[in-house]
Amino acid sequence: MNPNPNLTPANHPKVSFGKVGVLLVNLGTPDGTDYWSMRRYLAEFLSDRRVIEWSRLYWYPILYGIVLNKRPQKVGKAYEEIWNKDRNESYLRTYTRSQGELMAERLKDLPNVVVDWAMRYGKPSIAERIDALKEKGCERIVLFPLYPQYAASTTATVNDKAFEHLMKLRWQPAVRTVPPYHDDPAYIEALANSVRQTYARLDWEPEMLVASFHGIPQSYFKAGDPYYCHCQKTGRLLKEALGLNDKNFMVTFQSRFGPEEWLQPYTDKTMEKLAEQGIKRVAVMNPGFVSDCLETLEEIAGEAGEIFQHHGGEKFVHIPCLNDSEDGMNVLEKVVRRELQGWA
Ligand SMILES: C=CC1=C(C)c2cc3[nH]c(cc4nc(cc5[nH]c(cc1n2)c(C)c5CCC(=O)O)C(CCC(=O)O)=C4C)c(C)c3C=C
Ligand SMILES: [Fe+2]
Ligand SMILES: [Fe+2]
Repeated sequence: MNPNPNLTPANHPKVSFGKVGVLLVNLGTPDGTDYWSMRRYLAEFLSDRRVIEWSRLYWYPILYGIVLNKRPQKVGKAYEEIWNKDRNESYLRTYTRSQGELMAERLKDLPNVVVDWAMRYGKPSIAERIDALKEKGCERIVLFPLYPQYAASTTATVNDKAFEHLMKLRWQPAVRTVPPYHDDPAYIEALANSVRQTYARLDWEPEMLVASFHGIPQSYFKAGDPYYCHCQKTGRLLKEALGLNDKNFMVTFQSRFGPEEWLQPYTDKTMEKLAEQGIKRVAVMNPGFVSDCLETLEEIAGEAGEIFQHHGGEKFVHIPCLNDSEDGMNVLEKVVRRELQGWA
């Protein structure tokens, strides 16, 4: 029986269908470097329970009473140093957009695939882009959190946010979430190539290569987060691919926040230590970041280099992230094509 006799094939509302969406999602970024843009962004980021796991009763007074009064100014200044002035946005957004556009080009042989990109915090939001994909007829979506190593505070929160939006939809698309690819040979080879390419441009030879990953509190690791192990595996495979050993390669962790102990060794302390041990020439890379951003351009290319030189180091080079390079896109494309199997 037709539940609505007025609904005939001729006047059925237009429905788009038959497409598969690929949604690339990175962390996010403020809209500007001014106090209010920074505050809005940090408030959203630091209210996320996957990022700060402390009781809200304890955390919110600190967040709203201290952190959101002081940090927006301080971090806004840091963002200003690395802002993409041509597009008036951060490089994280510039590279993520470019990765989306290049991915669409690369998947042209799959005419039913639509590629889009979003940010976990700030704009464009995951909800907005899921709606846009649905509008274009995507009944299936490959949701790709752009993190090679899994962490609850990055990968899981992207997935949570997407499913939170799906909870509101009458007609949900089918969703596949992309697993971590920390040990994918294409990823390791692309990282190794990026090291070789940077070294080829230098007129000096680094004595030590430091692979610096974003840290997480040790308590998250003890609670079962595999992030530390994923970082260590990426590090080991990269060390082997480059023919290095424990005397000229190491894994460190950066960007600690708050009073807790984070994963160690810390990158900034390591810079001091290496210089004090008499190491004069160091290269640092950030294998866990798919795109250069505040944490790589300011904290590593800027600050870590200064710390090293301040303590007696002589030569320092930051190896760029894979960004939207040919090699970087090869990695993302390989992962996406694998996850599209049976769908596209
Ligand atoms: C407890 C706080 C934080 C955890 C845990 C955390 C994990 C984590 N973050 C990234 C990647 C990025 N973080 C970035 C910025 C950033 N991270 C935190 C805090 C935690 N991150 C803060 C407060 C900030 C903002 C800047 C600041 O106030 O210091 C960025 C850069 C974004 C940009 O626009 O450039 C990235 C990328 C990972 C991979 C990770 C856990 C594995
Ligand atoms: Fe972070
Ligand atoms: Fe930082």
